[in-house]
Amino acid sequence: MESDKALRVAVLGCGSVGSQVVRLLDEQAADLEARVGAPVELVGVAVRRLDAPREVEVPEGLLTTDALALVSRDDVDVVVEVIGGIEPARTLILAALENGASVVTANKALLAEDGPTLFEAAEKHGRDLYYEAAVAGAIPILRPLRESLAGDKVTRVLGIVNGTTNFILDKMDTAGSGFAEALEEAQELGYAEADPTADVEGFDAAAKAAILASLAFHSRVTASDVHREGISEVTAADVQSAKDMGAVVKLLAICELKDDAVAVRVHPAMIPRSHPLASVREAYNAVFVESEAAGQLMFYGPGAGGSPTASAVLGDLVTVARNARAGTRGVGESAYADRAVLPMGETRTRYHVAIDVDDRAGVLAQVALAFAEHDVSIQTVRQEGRDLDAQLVVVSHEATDAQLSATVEHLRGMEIVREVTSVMRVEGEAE
Ligand SMILES: NC(=O)C1=CN([C@@H]2O[C@H](COP(=O)(O)OP(=O)(O)OC[C@H]3O[C@@H](n4cnc5c(N)ncnc54)[C@H](OP(=O)(O)O)[C@@H]3O)[C@@H](O)[C@H]2O)C=CC1
Ligand SMILES: N[C@@H](CC=O)C(=O)O
Repeated sequence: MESDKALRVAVLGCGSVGSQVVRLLDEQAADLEARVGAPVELVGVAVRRLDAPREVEVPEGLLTTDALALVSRDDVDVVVEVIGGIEPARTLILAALENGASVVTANKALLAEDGPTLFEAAEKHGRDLYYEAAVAGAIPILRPLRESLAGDKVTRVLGIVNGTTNFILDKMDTAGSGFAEALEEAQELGYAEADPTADVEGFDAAAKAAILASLAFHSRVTASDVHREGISEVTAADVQSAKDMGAVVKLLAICELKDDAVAVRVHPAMIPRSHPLASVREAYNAVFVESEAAGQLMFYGPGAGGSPTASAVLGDLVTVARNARAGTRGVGESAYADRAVLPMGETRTRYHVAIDVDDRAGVLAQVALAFAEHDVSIQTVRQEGRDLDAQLVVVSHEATDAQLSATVEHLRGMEIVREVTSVMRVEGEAE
């Protein structure tokens, strides 16, 4: 790019995020020009349907349904990909890089499935590939991991990285909303993925966890390496059970470096209300990073929605533009260490188990014995008597996930157990 020439940008997708990128490119044009040192010009916007209603007015003549032709133009400096999904996004990004454009994307699904192919293409063609918006919306978390903490050893990343599920769980906890009603609201607010199953079943959070773990531990972690459980099975009874023990249910992404292996998982967990993650409300996200030298760091902010995500996209766009003007490239991906992925069964967790049992003498001892048989020690137990039966709520100490799930299976087979009504992992110590 010549120093006095405008930076020419093509945007792929004009939905929740793309429409806000287009809006900001127009509204912030003067500021962007000042920061980049040259005008930033929108030259095309690819969509699937020309006649769909838009949240933004796209300048006359810029909308097209031929995304491949747009990225193949020889006057495009940067392609912003906010279509989502694997194809055609992957083909379009690779074509853009091959054609000499740098790329900014928010596409965590693609990065978690096939990131290395994209990074290698960017390297091969000497172009930038930036993706800050792919994890935790507006929160700057990838650049700190890739650059600011590059001289430290990150050992753990723990966070709430999906806005839709946090919004649903928060509404269930604070407003007593039903699951379906809260999901519909999250969709209307532009938080959910095109297919909300990706949010609800934890696929979106798992993709983000894979990206976080790859950067934090300089390893190649893909979505398939992540143990994933969503929130579709979290019931009002689980939320109430958490409340009763002074906790709240959150969908957590947990990435850990254990010796030289990585353990990456996404699942709902009860956390004490005193835990900083418990106060993360609505579609906000928060990510804790623990590293050897720095200690604990926390990143917090809006994790979903068109405008916050567009903020991260524009930040990357300015960086790419500055690099282009300086005739340089940004920091590429690190050399990757070949680390084993620890199976979920070997990961150490804690369980909260609520059990309906016959209300007769000796029940507590029999339940305790079941835990002991699997070498799981009990931290707390609470008993609530009712007419003919009683409920026991047991919180275990840490054990491997395999020991804990074997204990639950054992309980389910016991004669005195009428029903195991709630099983959930517990994260963080109550005060
Ligand atoms: N929404 C959010 O809060 C966040 C989203 N992201 C990521 O940003 C990306 C976009 O998400 P979002 O804006 O919510 O998605 P939307 O579903 O709202 O928008 C997708 C856009 O892509 C267009 N599109 C779909 N298929 C094609 C195609 N084959 N060719 C050209 N255009 C196409 C659609 O066109 P049309 O309008 O004509 O249907 C639409 O404009 C995804 O990767 C998502 O994971 C990241 C962080 C937060
Ligand atoms: N659907 C995602 C959007 C942002 O990544 C979420 O809800 O977090």
